[in-house]
Amino acid sequence: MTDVVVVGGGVAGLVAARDLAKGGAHVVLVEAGDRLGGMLRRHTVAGLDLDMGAESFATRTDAVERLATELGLGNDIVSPDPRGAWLMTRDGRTAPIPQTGFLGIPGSPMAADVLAVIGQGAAFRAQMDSLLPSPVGARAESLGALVRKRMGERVLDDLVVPVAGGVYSTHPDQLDPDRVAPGLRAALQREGSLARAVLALRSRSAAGSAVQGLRGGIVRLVDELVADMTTYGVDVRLGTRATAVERFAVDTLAADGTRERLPAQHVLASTADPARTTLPDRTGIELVTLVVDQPALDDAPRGTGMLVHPDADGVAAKALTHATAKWPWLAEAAGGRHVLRLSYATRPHDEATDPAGVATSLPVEPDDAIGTRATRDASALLGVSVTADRVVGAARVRWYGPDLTAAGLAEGVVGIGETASGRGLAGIVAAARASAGRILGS
Ligand SMILES: Cc1cc2nc3c(=O)[nH]c(=O)nc-3n(C[C@H](O)[C@H](O)[C@H](O)COP(=O)(O)OP(=O)(O)OC[C@H]3O[C@@H](n4cnc5c(N)ncnc54)[C@H](O)[C@@H]3O)c2cc1C
Repeated sequence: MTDVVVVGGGVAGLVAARDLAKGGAHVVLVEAGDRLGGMLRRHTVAGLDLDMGAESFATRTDAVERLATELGLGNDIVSPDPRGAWLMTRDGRTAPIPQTGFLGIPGSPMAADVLAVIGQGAAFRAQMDSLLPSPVGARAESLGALVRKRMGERVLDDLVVPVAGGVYSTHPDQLDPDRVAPGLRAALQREGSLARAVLALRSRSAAGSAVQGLRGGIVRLVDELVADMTTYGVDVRLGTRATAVERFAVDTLAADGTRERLPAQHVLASTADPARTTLPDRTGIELVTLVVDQPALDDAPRGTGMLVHPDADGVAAKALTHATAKWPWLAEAAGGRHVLRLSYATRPHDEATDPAGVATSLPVEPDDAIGTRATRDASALLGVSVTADRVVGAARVRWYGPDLTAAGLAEGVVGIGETASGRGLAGIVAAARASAGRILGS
């Protein structure tokens, strides 16, 4: 009998399968698609190899750094340009994101960079947080409610909506604080104010930048994980969909129609229960990449990019990453051209969330509807004219947003990956490795 069946060949499944096989387990990994990596994938735009999805990892845990080092990528871990990103408020004002914040919540509400965004009156309201008893907001059901109660509406709308919304593609009123900011509630109780809780969380995370990347792209993790899985003998089944996931067995359906039942001592799944009948309430993201020849961008006018209030006037994009300003290795590879990544929220049940079109890189013409919207937004966000004739290559990719509904896996099935640990590599890698470690130790 197989020791472990792992369902899903995204980063979570790859990390778990590799650790388990390296530890001596006989592992079968089933992946519905025809390739491994899930949301970590590369595409080529104007001759440049670029990450198609995730392009960095958070350093609030050292999980990804340790993994990358074990995979031989330690010397290629890079920090982003220290200039940081900017934000655009609902009324179209732009300013650097305050330095001592966490998900936009200011650690120092009266700091000059906070005042520059919310103004003095709102900063005084935010400062009241230090006078409120610590139970105020401590039981709030959402990150939005927590911030609103402690610091007021303006901090929420001007800072947390663009920043947390940019990361999680949803309004902070929909975000569970324990999921997106683990430890924040406990720190609020301990420290007696939200601002001090933010500063405490920040001081606990690794020194330096909040995110890091890999020279050559985050997708290199996948290359190395796949190589290791071959070395350690993982039985990888591509084009094989799990149709039922149980505690001691997985039913599969291969692309050629073959059905098989795979019994196992342990089952790990980085997916929701495939038997779930209701569609998850899921947002979508469309990422448009522009490679442009515009020397006025050499000075990185908005640092490493912009996070945008979803209702900002005249701009449809919710975030823009000036990737060549953020990553020096990419600037070198781009030879003077600039790479801009714009992300757009799409609605559930749009064609944007049609499974057939998800995770596929499609070409964009600079003067078609999508190209025109992207160049117009890039110009508005960067304050520099980015016209169609400056675009040397463009592509778009659609992705699902996080599945915020419970994974609903059968009892005894070990949930890993985004559905179990939330969006983002730092949490996913740490949790998947911990699950694999528990199985090996059992
Ligand atoms: C545009 C974008 C940008 C992002 N940027 C960042 C970033 O900069 N930093 C960061 O930390 N995170 C980022 N993320 C989030 C991060 O990429 C994901 O949280 C992470 O890659 C999810 O990994 P996973 O293994 O849990 O899931 P996935 O990558 O979704 O993998 C799940 C796999 O399971 C397979 N599967 C599904 N159902 C079945 C089934 N029934 N049977 C078999 N296989 C199945 C799928 O085909 C897929 O390959 C970004 C995400 C997106 C979309």
